[in-house]
Amino acid sequence: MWRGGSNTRTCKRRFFSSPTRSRHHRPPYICRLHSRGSQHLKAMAEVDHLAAERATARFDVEEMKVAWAGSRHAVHVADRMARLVASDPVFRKDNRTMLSRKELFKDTLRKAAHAWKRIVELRLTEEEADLLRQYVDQPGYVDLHWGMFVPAIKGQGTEEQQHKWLPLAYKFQIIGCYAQTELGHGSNVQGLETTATFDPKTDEFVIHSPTLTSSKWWPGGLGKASTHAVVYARLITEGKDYGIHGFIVQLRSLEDHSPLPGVTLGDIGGKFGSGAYNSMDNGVLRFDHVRIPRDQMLMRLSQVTREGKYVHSNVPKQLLYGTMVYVRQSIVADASKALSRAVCIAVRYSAVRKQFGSQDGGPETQVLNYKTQQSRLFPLLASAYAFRFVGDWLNWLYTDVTQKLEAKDFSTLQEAHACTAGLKAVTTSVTADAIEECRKLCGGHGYLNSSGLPELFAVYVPACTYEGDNVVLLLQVARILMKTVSQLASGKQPVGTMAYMGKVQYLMQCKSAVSSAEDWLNPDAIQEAFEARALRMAVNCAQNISQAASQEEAAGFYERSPDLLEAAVAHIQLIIVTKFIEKVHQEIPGHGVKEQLQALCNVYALYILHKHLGDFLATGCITPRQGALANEQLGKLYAQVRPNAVALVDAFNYTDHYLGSVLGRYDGDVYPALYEEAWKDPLNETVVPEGYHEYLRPLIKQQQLKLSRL
Ligand SMILES: CCCCCCCCCCCCCCCCC/C=C/C(=O)SCCNC(=O)CCNC(=O)[C@H](O)C(C)(C)COP(=O)(O)OP(=O)(O)OC[C@H]1O[C@@H](n2cnc3c(N)ncnc32)[C@H](O)[C@@H]1OP(=O)(O)O
Ligand SMILES: Cc1cc2nc3c(=O)[nH]c(=O)nc-3n(C[C@H](O)[C@H](O)[C@H](O)COP(=O)(O)OP(=O)(O)OC[C@H]3O[C@@H](n4cnc5c(N)ncnc54)[C@H](O)[C@@H]3O)c2cc1C
Repeated sequence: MWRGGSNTRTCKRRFFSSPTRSRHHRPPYICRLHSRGSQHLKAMAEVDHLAAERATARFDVEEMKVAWAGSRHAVHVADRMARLVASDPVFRKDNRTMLSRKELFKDTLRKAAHAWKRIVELRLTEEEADLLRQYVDQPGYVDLHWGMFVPAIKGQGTEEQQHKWLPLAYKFQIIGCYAQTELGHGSNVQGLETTATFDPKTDEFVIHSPTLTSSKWWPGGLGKASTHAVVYARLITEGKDYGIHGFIVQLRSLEDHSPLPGVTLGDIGGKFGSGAYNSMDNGVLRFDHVRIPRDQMLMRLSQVTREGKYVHSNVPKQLLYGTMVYVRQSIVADASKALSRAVCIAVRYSAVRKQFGSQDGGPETQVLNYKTQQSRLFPLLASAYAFRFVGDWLNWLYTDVTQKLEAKDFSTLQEAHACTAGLKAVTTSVTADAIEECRKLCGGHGYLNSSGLPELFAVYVPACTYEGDNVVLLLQVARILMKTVSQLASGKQPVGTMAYMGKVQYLMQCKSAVSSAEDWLNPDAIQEAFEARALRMAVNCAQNISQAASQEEAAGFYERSPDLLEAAVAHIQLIIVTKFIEKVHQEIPGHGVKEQLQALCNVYALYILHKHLGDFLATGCITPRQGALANEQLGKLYAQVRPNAVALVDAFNYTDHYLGSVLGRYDGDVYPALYEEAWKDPLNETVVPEGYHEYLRPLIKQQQLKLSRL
């Protein structure tokens, strides 16, 4: 084994003591490997440090890949696209955190153009193209073009408008973004200030930014790339303000990309972390009486006639928010991807990393064997699977609601809003915290950029804010919960994910029958405890709001909003647990696959129960003894997961390129990779750093002079 400490130390000492090394030298350790020839390197690379871990798996990993991806076809396509990206040097990303903002942005443009070239050359399907974009793994204008601009036109444009604009967008003859948020308002969409005033004389809308705070601020792709935007503005016609509507506005020339007259725009500046979301040109945009033809108002939901008359179709006005609902739904699926990446890195590295416990010169303990490591890591592993399955279900719900809307059935609109908003909020908050936890689980090395975790965190954390601040979204869920509770008295039966509230008589007084740790493996026991907790928290909030008799309901809601947030979280966690339980009830092929998913489902549910024990106890759903039994069972489940942990992350089927982490490498050969990576840092291009002669040498010499005078 290479890890003979003394060799490494010798090399290091020799290296650092030589002030005259040339630029772009290789470190001695690497030289030593090279001098032994590529054969040796190859042999090293083929060592699978995780082979022993993989051998202990008690299930068929290939079949688990199918369960994770959703189908054999999905595994196959994802595999092909991941390899296509990983093998293409243009998609290299290991140097990303070292690029300047300008270099990073240009690199993003290059990757997007190259991706499009490959999509066209290889005649990729929409499914393949989307996967390719995901594996390129660099936020850029294409995300907003495909993810929001196109869906906004599809959802809010008339057939003629779709016919005119979509072919241009599909062929990238125009590039679009979604310009809603302003400097002064993001969460409060109804508070936006940009105006679109109809001028019947010319049959045009005049788009204008009347105040500084009305400047569009944040839209991705707006800063430098987009030629067009769907702009949300207050529609004013016949002297009346009809509120927020969408308009297609050209921003830049299609000839030379310069801003059109009356349009001021640019990038809003650097963002959190190195690399990360800085590849995106989030932008600022102001309009000075910019005129657009009337038919560039998105007119599917409401129209302005030639005479300037406002006509609203007989549909709920919230359909205007449809693009946000669509993206929130896709963000839940993305959460399981980000979380599974972090967990994959932390599990593999925890199996490689050893600390303490060596006896009689034997091997030290793998940190994955520490119970504390398991109790921090395995719930995150279980959450990745939980989010994956609830994401699949949410995608089904979204498709179902969309079909109903097409048939003018709006009955499930509220359910779609509550589920997308609530699941987006809970899954992104958990994922952001979990990535940071995985960094800590990897000890010091997790803090290095080469671990991939700092950039993953920095790129992911704004998901808690964009597409709706998570607190604002959870309060939307809470409002719907309160509405549902208030309707129970009138005998109205709740439906969909709120249906359990119809069992109010039973759930308000039931007592859990759990009397042993194993009883917590019964899905009915889990389901009942989660339903009772969620319902009781919601009812308590409703009672507290109505008991504040002197207050208006809105004021009571405001007073109780911290409790309402917790009630909303409890409701959403119930949905996640329920969908996981439903998943493991299905037929799942493959040796041991169902058993593993069953274990992970129990880990997820009992971990939430343990973490929120206060809720379960305060609402009287379980006793302290039952809480302790749940924790006892959780410990047993961790022991069950332990031999399968590495195989469970292998089932995500991520390439080393996509993971982008020296700690998460498939072969577990972490130390040479860490060592080699360090030398690539631009700071190591010279042995004596720039600035030595200016700042270090004079300082040292000055001190030496002072000492010599003493
Ligand atoms: C090569 C190509 C390959 C293909 C690639 C494909 C790419 C796909 C990739 C996708 C990747 C996407 C990348 C994502 C990047 C992120 C970019 C970020 C973008 C943004 O952030 S856009 C801006 C987002 N902004 C927000 O989310 C704002 C949040 N605020 C709101 O949503 C609202 O203001 C509000 C909901 C908080 C409040 O609204 P309002 O004031 O109107 O109303 P009320 O609270 O009074 O509610 C009134 C009633 O309306 C109901 N309601 C509210 N919202 C909805 C909704 N969305 N749907 C249905 N119903 C809704 C309420 O429940 C109320 O009902 P009630 O019955 O009257 O009580
Ligand atoms: C990386 C990134 C990309 C983005 N991309 C786009 C884009 O492409 N297009 C676009 O239009 N927008 C985009 N946005 C904007 C984004 O949608 C908004 O920032 C987001 O909706 C939050 O709104 P805000 O900034 O106004 O937050 P604020 O509402 O100002 O939030 C500030 C604080 O106030 C709290 N708060 C606000 N309202 C309430 C309330 N009613 N009750 C209790 N607490 C409250 C929040 O919880 C938060 O803690 C992007 C943002 C980011 C960070």
